[in-house]
Amino acid sequence: MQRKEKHALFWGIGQLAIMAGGIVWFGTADFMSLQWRLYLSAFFLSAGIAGYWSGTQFFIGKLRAVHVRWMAPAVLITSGIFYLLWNIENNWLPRGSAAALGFIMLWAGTRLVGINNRYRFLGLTLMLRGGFNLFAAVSLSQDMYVVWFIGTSLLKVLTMLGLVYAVQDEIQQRYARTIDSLSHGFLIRDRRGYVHVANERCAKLLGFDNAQQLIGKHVCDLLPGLSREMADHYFFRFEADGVQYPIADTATFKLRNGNHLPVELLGSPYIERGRLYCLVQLLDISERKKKDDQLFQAARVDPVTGYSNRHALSDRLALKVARAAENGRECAVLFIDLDKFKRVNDSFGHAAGDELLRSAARRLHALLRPNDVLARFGGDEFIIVIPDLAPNSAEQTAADCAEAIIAAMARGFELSYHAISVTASIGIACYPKHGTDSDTLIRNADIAMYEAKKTGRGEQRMFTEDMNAVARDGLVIDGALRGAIEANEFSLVYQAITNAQTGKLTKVEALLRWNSSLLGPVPPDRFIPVAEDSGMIIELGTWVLDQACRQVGLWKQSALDDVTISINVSSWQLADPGFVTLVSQALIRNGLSPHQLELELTERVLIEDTLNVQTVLAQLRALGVGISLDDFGTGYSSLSYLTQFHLNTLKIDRAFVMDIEHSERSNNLVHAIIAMGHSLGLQLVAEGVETAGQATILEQMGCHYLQGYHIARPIAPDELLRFADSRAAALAQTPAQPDFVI
Ligand SMILES: Nc1nc2c(ncn2[C@@H]2O[C@H](COP(=O)(O)O[C@H]3[C@@H](O)[C@H](n4cnc5c(=O)[nH]c(N)nc54)O[C@@H]3COP(=O)(O)O)[C@@H](O)[C@H]2O)c(=O)[nH]1
Repeated sequence: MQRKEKHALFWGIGQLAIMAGGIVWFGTADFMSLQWRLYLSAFFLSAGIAGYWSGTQFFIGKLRAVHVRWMAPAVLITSGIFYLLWNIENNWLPRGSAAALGFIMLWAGTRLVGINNRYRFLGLTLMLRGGFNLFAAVSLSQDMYVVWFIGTSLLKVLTMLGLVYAVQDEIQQRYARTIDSLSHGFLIRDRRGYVHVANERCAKLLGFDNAQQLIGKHVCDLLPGLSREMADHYFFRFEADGVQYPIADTATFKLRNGNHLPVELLGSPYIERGRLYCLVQLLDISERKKKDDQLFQAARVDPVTGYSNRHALSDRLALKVARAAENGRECAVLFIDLDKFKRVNDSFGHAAGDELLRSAARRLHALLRPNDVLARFGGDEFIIVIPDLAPNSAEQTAADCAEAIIAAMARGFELSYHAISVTASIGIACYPKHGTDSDTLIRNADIAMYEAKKTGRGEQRMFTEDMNAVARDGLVIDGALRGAIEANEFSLVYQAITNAQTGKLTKVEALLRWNSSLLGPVPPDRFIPVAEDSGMIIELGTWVLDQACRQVGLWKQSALDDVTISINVSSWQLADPGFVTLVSQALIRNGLSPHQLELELTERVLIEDTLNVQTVLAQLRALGVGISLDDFGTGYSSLSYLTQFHLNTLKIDRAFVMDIEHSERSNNLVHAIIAMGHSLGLQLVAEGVETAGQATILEQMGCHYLQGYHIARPIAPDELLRFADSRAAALAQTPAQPDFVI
């Protein structure tokens, strides 16, 4: 038997003994009628049994078996005593039983007092009653029965109070133990916000030493950031109709120590004595929030560079724009594209590409102020946001920053196994001048970046409204270009290139024409850049190559039998890994010997990806195909290209040819180009020859070939054939001159 069970048992026996004593007394009392004595004795008996029952029930709810075991003998004993009292008319029994009871009560009382606070009062009343019983057994005479009765009844009331207190305390302790064992915080507050119950976990969560410190406090005193309105509003929801419980909220509380605690609150109504309270469970969600934050962050960080990604950028830019709007400030968006990054990936692999992106990002970041934002927007695109700029300063600040970026990129990159040089093209849009929301600013900076790319690599451009029109135009063209090949909207025209000395038609340049069913005739200057941007130029270029070679094949056995066809090739085509195979297949399919094909490249193609271009050009030259450098003099005009790449023809741009008769400078320049071409063993073609005077000067300067409206405009194949026939006939009548041989 456990200690508690023993106490319960003594309590029960004590109760029975007291009752028995009471019965004996009344059984022997002369001042009452027998009927009254029996009546009171029966009352005391039943009260004793009830006391025994409730006492044992309270102390040891589970002692059912024990008190049932003792119940029967107790009832039997009391009944026996009652029977004896009925018959025996002396008082040794009541005195003896009172004495025995007194000892038992004293003993039980001292035990109870020693257990804990809860039993102290009960124990004291028992000790008092034990003492009073002993006193009554020894010195109380029969005529003092009334004193005894009143005394013992009063003491009994005190015992009952002690019992009630112990019961309450036990219930409260049990309740407290239960809520303290909860793994989350728990509190009950009233309508006004005062805390009535709280558990230890709740105290710990809110930065208090123990739950007791919370009781009686207002929730706003527990949480410094919480206002009375917020606390009231929280409670009002429990008074509303049709609410689903528990009401779940998440909040971040500011604690007394200044820390912040993210919690989930589960609120339920709780009614006690007709009063509505609110029972709140607080779940610490710091860990969950940390994980959520980590996931959120991961979804907003670019895995390659570790800087913000596109999603994060939109939010951050929107925030910066909103702040700028609030404070009357400006901000700038720089759209940065690494020129020809794709080639790095294609030539050196994706690991090298990623390494380049990381290095470029670090270099960009090093140029920024603490509040500036750097994000990787897409493949090789970065965006920098410069916020909080003074009115009318955004454009200049952004332009300075762009210049610094271009210079930083120009330093070249030392990757693990390769040294790579890239340039950056930058488009700038500023708030509020070029857009008042993040999407517009990014789009306009992007448009400006495309314009920068068109100007040349490693350039910056500030957005202007007319760029928008161009971009819109580009979109329309882009849409119309799709399906245009299948719809047979393209055709080729051919422009004669003649030997400057003999006048013989030796070469023709194939030039693409597009008669769009939607837009009508669109000049190549407009649709070729769009096709390059969309990547469609590869398909289109393949079509041109095939079509032009087929045409030369058809000219066999005609005046154009051994003509060389010149085809314009875009940088995207050269980057295509299957390009060399495509060329050789086109030659074979159409029965052309390789020397009949010349590919025209611009200087820009050469500068963009030196290593890859060099390899492809070497393969083409090995095949026997000619390589011609178009528009020479307009771009970088680097002599190194002329030796580094496997070129065999230089085309002098019409910008110089145009002024050759009137401008000494142009004249000198063309002269120098021709002299240099000679020394390098290159064939020279003058473009845009429009007058006989120009033709004569060029011929005298030693230019090998002439192309331009003076000779022929770009014309359809049949027309060109007729032109070739008539020219051959005319030449047959003039004395024969040797064709140019290099
Ligand atoms: N990648 C490809 N580019 C192509 C292709 N076809 C054309 N193009 C390029 O488009 C640009 C414009 O070409 P186009 O409008 O056809 O103009 C050519 C000639 O018509 C023009 N030309 C020739 N002679 C004269 C002249 O005496 N005066 C004058 N004002 N213009 C003249 O020059 C253009 C040819 O230039 P080029 O290519 O530099 O030899 C142009 O850049 C084309 O390259 C294609 O299939 N693919």
